[in-house]
Amino acid sequence: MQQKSIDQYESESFKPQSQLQFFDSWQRAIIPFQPLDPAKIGLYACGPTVYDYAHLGNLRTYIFVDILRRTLKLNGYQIHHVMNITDVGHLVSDADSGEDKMEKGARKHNKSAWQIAEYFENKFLSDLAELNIETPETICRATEHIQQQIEFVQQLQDKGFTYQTSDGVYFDSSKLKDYGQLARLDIAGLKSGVRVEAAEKRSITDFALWKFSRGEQRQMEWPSPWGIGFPGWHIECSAMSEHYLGKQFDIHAGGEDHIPVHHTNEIAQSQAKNGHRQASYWMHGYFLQLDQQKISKSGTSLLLSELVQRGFSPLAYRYLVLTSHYRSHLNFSWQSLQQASDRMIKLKTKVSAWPEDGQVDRYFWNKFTEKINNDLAMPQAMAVLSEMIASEIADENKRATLQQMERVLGLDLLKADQVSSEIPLQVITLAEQRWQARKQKNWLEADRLRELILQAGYQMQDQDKGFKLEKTKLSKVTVY
Ligand SMILES: Nc1ncnc2c1ncn2[C@@H]1O[C@H](COP(=O)(O)OP(=O)(O)OP(=O)(O)O)[C@@H](O)[C@H]1O
Ligand SMILES: [Zn+2]
Repeated sequence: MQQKSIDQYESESFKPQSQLQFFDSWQRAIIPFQPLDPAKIGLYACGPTVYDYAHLGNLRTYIFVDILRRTLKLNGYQIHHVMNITDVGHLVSDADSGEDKMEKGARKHNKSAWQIAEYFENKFLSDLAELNIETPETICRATEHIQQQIEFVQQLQDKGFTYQTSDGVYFDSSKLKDYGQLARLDIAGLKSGVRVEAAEKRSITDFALWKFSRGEQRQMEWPSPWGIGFPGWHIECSAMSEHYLGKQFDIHAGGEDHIPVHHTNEIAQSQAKNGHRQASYWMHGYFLQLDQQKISKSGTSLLLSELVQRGFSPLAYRYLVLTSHYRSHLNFSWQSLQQASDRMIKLKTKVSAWPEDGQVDRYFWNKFTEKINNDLAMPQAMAVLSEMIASEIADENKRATLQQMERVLGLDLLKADQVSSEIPLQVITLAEQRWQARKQKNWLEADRLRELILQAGYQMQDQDKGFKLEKTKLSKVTVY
């Protein structure tokens, strides 16, 4: 018989008592999690399109997937988590028109599509590492699975689900009885009044499986049975999830914008080819917003590196995200980030004084895992954490309990490192104002603000795309 490791004993003795349950976007209800094979959970989460830096919104979705992954592990499951990298085929418009985002990004950055794919993928992976997001077991690039995608399209063609135009091979959505069920799409409503001219599509809900290069000079293109071109965006996820996880696996996750188009089309492809949806559960993280608008690469963007430049630890952002439920919108503000950062620093300072060798407090542990197992209710789980900290239990037991909670939180609360952000919000606001004044070439105002920042004990260093704030020796003065 195989010996169990200490880690296995440890995990088993802290397995949550409560039933794990999730909100499934297909059924639109919270339902108990029943794995296909308890020995190995298949989890597929759509990865980034690597044509630019990932913004805080994108990263919120990956923090949600990380909490999901850690919760599954906490419940004793082994997982195979697959994340794709979209490095070709995602067009600017989800309606199959416009340029390929990669080719557009290449022009913007004056590099080849292959170079920017590599560059932004690496940047993305380092953002994940800074946020303590665990690395999926498999990370797969669309450009390295062209053959699987071609074979998938071929099978769809053999089953009669495709048609060809001068522009590419399209999926015929009218052939599938419940097309659009995930999003509860009103197909008749969508069709009325819409002209589908650009791609000679027969219907607004049809979508590209393979696009032709059509004499254009493309950097990324491959031969196929239909002609030289490149795959449509949705086919990569159906093909790669099947390649790595099989025709049926447990959970498919992504951001809420994937419900009406990307996941709807992924489901259509797999259902047409295999006769069933590929995943049992469909989970979606809601948007991070700025001034009630979706943060997006093409519109208002905000990067992790900009937070770091302003003196915040990336984990302060993780903390902020954990104070919201993944199924509600989170509106970003510097003030809420500052509050999250202050709370985290306070907590870390407290924890650093607590002795080791305590016992996990079962009352708080059970309460915490009950919240997490109830559709990843992180705000309530964080409230249990605060309750535990404020409780009368011995400090060493608080430490031991927190250590267990950290398996899901991933906030490094027990790490005795320097948390970089103690910059007061007033100073950040002054710096923002000075940056704006400088952009408007209002030098007098910019100098006045610089002086105030200096008086507050900080100095501002201007950089290409933003600024850096550093403490000076005069750091005792406060700003009002
Ligand atoms: N504002 C947001 N908040 C949370 N998740 C988001 C947000 N914007 C995109 N996502 C999610 O981020 C993940 C990566 O998306 P991807 O890299 O394809 O973004 P994108 O569509 O190119 O970004 P954008 O829409 O900002 O141009 C997806 O799961 C997507 O749903
Ligand atoms: Zn996908």
